[in-house]
Amino acid sequence: LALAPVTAPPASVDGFVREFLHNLNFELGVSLSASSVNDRYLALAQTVRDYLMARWLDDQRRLSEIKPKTVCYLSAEYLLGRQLDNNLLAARLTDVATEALAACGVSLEELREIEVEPGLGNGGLGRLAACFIDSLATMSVPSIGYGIRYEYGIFRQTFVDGQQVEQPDSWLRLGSPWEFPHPEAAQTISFGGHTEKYVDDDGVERSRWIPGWNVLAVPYNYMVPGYHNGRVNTLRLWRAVATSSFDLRVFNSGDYEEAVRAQTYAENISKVLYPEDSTPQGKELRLQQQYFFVAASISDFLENVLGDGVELEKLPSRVIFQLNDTHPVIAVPELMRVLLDERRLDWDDAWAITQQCFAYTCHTLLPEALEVWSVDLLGRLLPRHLEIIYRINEEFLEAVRERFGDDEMRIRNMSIIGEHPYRSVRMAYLATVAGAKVNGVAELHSQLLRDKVLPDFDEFYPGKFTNVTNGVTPRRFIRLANPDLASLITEALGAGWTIDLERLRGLEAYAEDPEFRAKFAAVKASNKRRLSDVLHVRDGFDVSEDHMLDVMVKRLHEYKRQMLKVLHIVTEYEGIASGRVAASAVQPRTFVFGAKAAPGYIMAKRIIHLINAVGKVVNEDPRVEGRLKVLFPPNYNVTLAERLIPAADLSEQISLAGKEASGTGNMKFALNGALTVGTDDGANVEIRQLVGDDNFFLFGMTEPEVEALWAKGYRPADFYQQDDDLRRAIDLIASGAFSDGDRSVFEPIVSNLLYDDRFMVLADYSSYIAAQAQVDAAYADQDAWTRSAILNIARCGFFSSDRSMRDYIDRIWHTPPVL
Ligand SMILES: CCc1ccc([C@H](C)CC(=O)N[C@@H]2O[C@H](CO)[C@@H](O)[C@H](O)[C@H]2O)cc1
Repeated sequence: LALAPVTAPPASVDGFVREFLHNLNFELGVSLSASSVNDRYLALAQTVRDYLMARWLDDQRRLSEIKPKTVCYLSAEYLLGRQLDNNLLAARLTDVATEALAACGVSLEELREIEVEPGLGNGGLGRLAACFIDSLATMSVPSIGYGIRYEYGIFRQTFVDGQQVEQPDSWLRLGSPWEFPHPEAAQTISFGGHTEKYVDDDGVERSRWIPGWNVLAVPYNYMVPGYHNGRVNTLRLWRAVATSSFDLRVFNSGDYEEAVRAQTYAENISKVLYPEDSTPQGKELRLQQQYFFVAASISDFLENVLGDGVELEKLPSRVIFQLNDTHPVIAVPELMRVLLDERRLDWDDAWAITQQCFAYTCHTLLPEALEVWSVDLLGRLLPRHLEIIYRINEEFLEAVRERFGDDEMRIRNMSIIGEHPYRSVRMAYLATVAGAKVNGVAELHSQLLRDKVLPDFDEFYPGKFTNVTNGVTPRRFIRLANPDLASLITEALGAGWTIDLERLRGLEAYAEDPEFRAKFAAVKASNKRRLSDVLHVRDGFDVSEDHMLDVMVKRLHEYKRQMLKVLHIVTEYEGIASGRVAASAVQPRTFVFGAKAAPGYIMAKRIIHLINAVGKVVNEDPRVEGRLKVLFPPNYNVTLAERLIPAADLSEQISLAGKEASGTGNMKFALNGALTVGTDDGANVEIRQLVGDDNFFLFGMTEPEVEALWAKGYRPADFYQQDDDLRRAIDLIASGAFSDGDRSVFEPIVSNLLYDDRFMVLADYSSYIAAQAQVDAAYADQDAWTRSAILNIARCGFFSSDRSMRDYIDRIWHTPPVL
């Protein structure tokens, strides 16, 4: 029976109506009149899926025939954001869907708002992975994103008396229409047990793993549609399911809990995302999660993509496993285990293959963020892998000795096995030894990796270290988040910029055109009104159109220095409250914060409390006459970012130089016409180089100056003594002015600033305040500000994640698009 190829339903309004009603009636089993909003949303999602399905199946068929080299992106996090709009855009269905639904008396807007975003990530690293897979699909690069289908994503943040309270993120509660479970492709993942030596039938002495327990990894496929190229790549997220769901014998013995204990224990593996984004807790469950998804992914690729009959020596020509930070690095000894123990290769062949199949991206500069696993825990959970890591390290140190002689200090510094404070495996070192390439995520970051974080390795492996500056997808963060700006750009430049962002350069000429400037200013103003409508419904906040919108949205971390922003606000407020500054002389500003703190990060949670406390006093103080406003909408996520960023005038990128690996919010703001006040840190450096000093408010120490001050001995209290504004601001916080006179509430923050201040907030204060005065002056000339905003957009095409993918392909992957 020659089966007709799968074809998409007719992309007409009638065709869409028919498909939608079919799904509502036959898939969801409700009539339109009886349907709930969620029913209609699920039916809509299924309908959009149907239009993308044909190309997805066709791609899978074509790729399985062509067998191209494939990028396997291994990431413990994917911060995907809402899917509906992006899939409608990719399938060119937005207008048809709007009309078809209207014909059914349904508003697309209403359904859009009910979608719960999959919060399967913490922040920058997770969102970057989502931007990257979007670009790979849009550029027709064969690739699979592998990760974990957490049942609970990043916690939902609420504020109680200004303090963060975490709520579980039950994102699957109302159904998850964009996923396709494939229990038939489940992989069995083993843990625990022991290893034993044996002699195989060729008389070769080998080691084998006798696991203690195992769990099933069930894959859920998600569509990753390319933009207007008819392509759909796959994101494969693994869910943990107990091999034996239920021990009837134990149950019949009446020990009901025991009967299901194995099940719950096993299924805990993919239960929840770890909400830390800098300090690993070293929890066993975290390591179980990491091994679980990488082992499932490697077996899945070898079995279902590579297939049988391929010489393993050819593996490097068929796949590159990109390690998204250290979280998936256990994949290295896992591939070795498969090649040695299952495919019976000898060590040298297995290692030669493995070294060509991996590449490692580092996303941090904070020493405490580099993961280490104790050999006790690793040996207990993954005894065979520890054996293999020891052997890798042995051979590596042998090579180091050959090169540098018996330099014990260097040997100890470079060993994958660290001795202090306890014997542990340094995952970043393992990734560097095994990876064909190691890259940082911005020029400055990659340089610091080579000079400061891994200098011995840079010396030992010439040419291994490279850089790929981060990027963001223009589909979600311009086309979808800022449709008015998108149509203004298309009107001026044509539509090609959405997949060729460097074309934005063409806007430079328009920056000189008063008419275009007026149109741009109108877009910014309407985005502010739209944001105000959203925040009014969401949190009861209103945004005043005549206020400069000064936005700082990112995870709460001391190195990102939300405290510097707080000191600026308190300085402005103190000036008015003390009567030294007339409120009327102050440039009206609304300060918007968005930030989640890792639940165990006490100082970060205190800073959130302080921001809300300062906001309450400033917003309610009549002397301020509404010139200053502080808004802190809770639960900052991708969806809120899409509303906030297009409305922003000023982007706060104020981390201490040498601490932010790159930043990606900085790119999104610049591409939406916000000006940046920032330090020379991460990708800020490259943004400033491209937009020009006149269009960037630079302040603060450079990384070498930070190092020099640290080396000289940093005494924050000196800055407090010498700077009146700073002293008055800190004294006001210390006085209890923002805590009903109770000095104890924020005392820990004040004393930390005065006697510790690891991220030199006080040292950069005066330079920051000076920069903010420049911002006020610049904003007074709206036309010049608008010109500068347009130049920021025009000169930031480089920060497309498509360009990042081209760099990865040229420098690391060598996986050309398959058109
Ligand atoms: C184990 C705990 C943990 C979890 C996540 C992380 C991530 C690496 C933290 C992160 O998201 N880093 C951010 O990555 C972005 C994408 O490259 C960069 O733009 C940010 O500068 C960097 O902080 C470190 C440690």
